[in-house]
Amino acid sequence: MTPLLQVKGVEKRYGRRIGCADVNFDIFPGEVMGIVGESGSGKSTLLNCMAGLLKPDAGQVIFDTRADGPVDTVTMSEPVRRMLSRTDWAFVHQHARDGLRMSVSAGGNIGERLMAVGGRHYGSIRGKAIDWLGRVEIEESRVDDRPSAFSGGMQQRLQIARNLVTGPRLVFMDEPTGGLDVSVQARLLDLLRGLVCEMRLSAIIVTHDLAVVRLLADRLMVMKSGRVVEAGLTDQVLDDPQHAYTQLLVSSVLQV
Ligand SMILES: Nc1ncnc2c1ncn2[C@@H]1O[C@H](COP(=O)(O)OP(=O)(O)OP(=O)(O)O)[C@@H](O)[C@H]1O
Repeated sequence: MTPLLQVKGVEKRYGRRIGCADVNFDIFPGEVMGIVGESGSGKSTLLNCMAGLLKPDAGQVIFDTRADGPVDTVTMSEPVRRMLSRTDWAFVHQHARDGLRMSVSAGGNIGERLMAVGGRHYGSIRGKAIDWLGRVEIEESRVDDRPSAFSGGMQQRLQIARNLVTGPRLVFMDEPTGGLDVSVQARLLDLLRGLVCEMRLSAIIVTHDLAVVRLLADRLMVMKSGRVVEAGLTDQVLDDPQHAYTQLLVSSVLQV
């Protein structure tokens, strides 16, 4: 089977400081990869390099496109990459505000994504938007409300609906449950797990929360100082960490 995404020797520097370096891995269709590590370990830099939001200084990020098969997204033209980011990729930001249009209604936020990929019929766009509100557990009666009238958890669920309505093949998530209350996190995680399974989504989830990867990720990469220090099946890495840094991460959670 062809990997959906192949990351080869990706490196990003900020001046002399390493953002991430020497990162190599593949993701197959339907697979969820978690990336964990302490603050500053390079998780967001790597995620942004994969999602085309940052240009790596070295390496390739090869995506298996529907039309032309595997193509390096680092060297592809900007319009082609932008189109991929609308049709095949989704990006769920930690702060829902970064992924939503706050001045547009909830239904409009979802509908906008559909229009960006060619949706034109108002009735069917509104119908799909309402359907997706239901899927992320937001009442239909809120369809014309702006996101600013929503709680943090609702905003995050709306962001997820906006991202998934177009049926992307790969979802990038940056701390999707960060900054939310514990009970809100649990509900969101449950919802995400259901959607990932049901839609057979491939996803890359950056988090510092091991409970998130335990629940969602098939495989796990542990980063430290911009480099991957350990990788493997999530349960294996968490239950039997080999690298001293992973052992520290796991034990620090257990002590809480
Ligand atoms: N725009 C930037 N300019 C300079 N250095 C940066 C920039 N962004 C990140 N870095 C540096 O790159 C390294 C990796 O940062 P990055 O934000 O990718 O880590 P992270 O693991 O995502 O951290 P966090 O969990 O706090 O978001 C750090 O040393 C950071 O200081």
